Amino acid sequence: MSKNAATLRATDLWAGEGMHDVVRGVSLELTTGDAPVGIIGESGVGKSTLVRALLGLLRPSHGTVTWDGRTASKLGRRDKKVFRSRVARVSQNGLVDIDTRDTVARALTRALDTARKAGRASSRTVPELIDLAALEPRHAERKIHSLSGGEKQRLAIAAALAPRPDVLILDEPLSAVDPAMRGEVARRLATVAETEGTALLVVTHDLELVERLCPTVHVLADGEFVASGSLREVFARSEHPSVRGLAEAAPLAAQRFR
Ligand SMILES: Nc1ncnc2c1ncn2[C@@H]1O[C@H](COP(=O)(O)OP(=O)(O)OP(=O)(O)O)[C@@H](O)[C@H]1O
Repeated sequence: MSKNAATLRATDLWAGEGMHDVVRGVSLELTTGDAPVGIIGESGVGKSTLVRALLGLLRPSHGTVTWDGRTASKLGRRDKKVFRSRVARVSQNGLVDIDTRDTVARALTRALDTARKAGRASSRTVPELIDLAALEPRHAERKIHSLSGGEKQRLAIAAALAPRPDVLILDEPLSAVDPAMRGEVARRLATVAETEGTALLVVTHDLELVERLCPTVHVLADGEFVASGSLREVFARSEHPSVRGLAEAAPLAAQRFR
C-alpha cells in the first residue's frame, strides 16, 4: 500500500430507509491500489441501500462507514464536496446531476470544473474522458438527451472519472450497454484501476461484468454477505439459495465458473 492510500471502510454496517434494516452487518474495505471488488445479489437484497450508506447518504443504524478514519455521514458541507470527488458513484440512472440539454462536451467540461473546485487538480481533458468511457469523438457535440440509454450510462462513467476519484462505486453501470460494448468499457475501467489505483466497487447482477473486472466478489442476500471469494469459488462452493438463484438466472455465465 502506498503511503497516500485512502480507504473507504464499512464496519458491521446496518442500514435501511425506514424502521427496518435492509443491510445487516456488512463489513467491507475499499483501498486505492487494491483490485476491483464485486457485489452481486438478486433484486431487492439491499445493494442500492448499501451503496447509499457507503456514500454517506444514509446514516447507519449500527456500525460505521469511514473515509480515511472520518465518518462519511457526518462530514460538513465543504468536506462532503471533497468526499464526493474522491468517492464517486455511477448509478443505473446515472445522469442525475447532469443537465441533459447540454452537449456531451459541455457536461464533461462542467465535471472537470467541479473536480478542480473540489481541489482535484485533474489534468484530464474532455477527449480523454470520452475515450475512457468508450464513447467516440463524434459524440462530443451531441445533446445528451439525444444519446441512447447505453451512451448515457457511458457518459455518466466519463463524468465520474473526471476528478480521478480514489474510489468509484459502479451500481449496475452498464445495464443499458450492449454486450460487445460492455467488454470495451470494462477493459478501460480495469486500466484505470491498474494505472491510477482507483478502487472499483462493482454492484450488479451482471455476472460477466464481475467476471471481467473483479477477482473478488461478495454475494449479498437479505442484506448480508453470504459468500465471498472469486466468482468461480463462490459458484463451486456455496450452496446458499441466493447463489443458486443467481446461477439459475444466468445459466450460461454460471456454467463457466463451475
Ligand atoms: N425509500 C425506501 N423506503 C422503503 N423501503 C425501501 C426504500 N428503498 C428501498 N427499500 C426496500 O429495501 C429493500 C432493498 O432495496 P434495494 O433498492 O437496496 O435493493 P437492490 O438489491 O438494490 O434491488 P435492485 O437490484 O432491484 O435494484 C427492498 O425491499 C426495497 O423495497
